[in-house]
Amino acid sequence: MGIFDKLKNVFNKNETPEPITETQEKMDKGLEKTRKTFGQMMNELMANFRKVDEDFFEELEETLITADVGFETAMRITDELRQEVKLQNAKKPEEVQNVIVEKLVSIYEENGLEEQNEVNLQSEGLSIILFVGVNGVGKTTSIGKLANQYREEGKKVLLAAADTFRAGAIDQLIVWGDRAQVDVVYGQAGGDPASVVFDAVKRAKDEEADILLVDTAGRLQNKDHLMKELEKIKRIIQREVPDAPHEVLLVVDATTGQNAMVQAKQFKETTDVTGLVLTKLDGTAKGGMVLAIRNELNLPVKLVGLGEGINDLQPFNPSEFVYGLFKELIVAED
Ligand SMILES: Nc1nc2c(ncn2[C@@H]2O[C@H](COP(=O)(O)OP(=O)(O)OP(=O)(O)O)[C@@H](O)[C@H]2O)c(=O)[nH]1
Repeated sequence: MGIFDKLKNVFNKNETPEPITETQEKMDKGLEKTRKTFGQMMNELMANFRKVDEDFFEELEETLITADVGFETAMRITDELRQEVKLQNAKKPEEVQNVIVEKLVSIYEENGLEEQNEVNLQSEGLSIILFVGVNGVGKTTSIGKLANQYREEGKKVLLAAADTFRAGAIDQLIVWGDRAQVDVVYGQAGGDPASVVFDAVKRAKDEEADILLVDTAGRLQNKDHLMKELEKIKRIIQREVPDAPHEVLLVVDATTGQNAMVQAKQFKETTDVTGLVLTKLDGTAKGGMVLAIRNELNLPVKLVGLGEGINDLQPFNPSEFVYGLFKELIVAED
């Protein structure tokens, strides 16, 4: 069953809705700002038009762009919708509403991205995850939250403070290590990040840790330097664990909207990013950008930050996301 069918079931008055899980509730709450803005824009659009004509489609395209779904995505949705509306012979905006949601949702099911949502952990042996991203996006916080989750699941977790560029970054990771009750391997500020990673991998192997989370410095101003530093870190890791790193997660701040897109594009060119952590989704109305990331960068969002608390990092689940985003837009069918 596709996501849209599942959603339709939830909204169909004749069916008993499935109970909402705790994670769903969090996603739902975290998306409140986006939903309000997006829903309001859509409602205004629907109210302003009596019939579905070219003006309607142009206005819809603009509404989608304003909702940060990205230019290409907005164009594509509108084009596909024109065809679909013709096929279904829908004439009134209310009839088109569900078709719009259906189109938006179908983007998630493309390219098999839905299957890649989970963080890739080894079933046996050490899993190594590299975190990249510019300062201030919530990298350290996300590492701390994730470490806590894995520790609570009974895994042995170790952190590596390989962002040696700023002394503050090391201290901050140590604070999060304390909070999450996991050990942190660190060196001197200004020291060689690769040597911290070397020590951390060695210790993780010696202590038979399950997961090593590596915080790296993200200085996009100097792409060449960044690329070399990350390559060196990877080489060190692969000498000890040949199939690692198992993930390279790029952390971006959702509140920065299109700027986060630009960062994601640049990092994708610089290193083999395998997935995204989208932070501060709770603090923005720009949640629509998840669609832009998926459609335009072809990168799976693996984790989303929905608040500052230690339990506010969640796996990204497309149907929960869509439920949270569009629940007020979906018209229940009798
Ligand atoms: N509301 C909200 N705030 C968040 C979230 N994730 C992180 N933050 C806040 O964002 C701020 C920056 O987070 P940091 O973890 O310090 O950012 P960073 O990328 O590690 O920054 P550097 O250590 O400078 O590289 C902190 O105040 C966090 O509490 C989130 O999902 N929601």
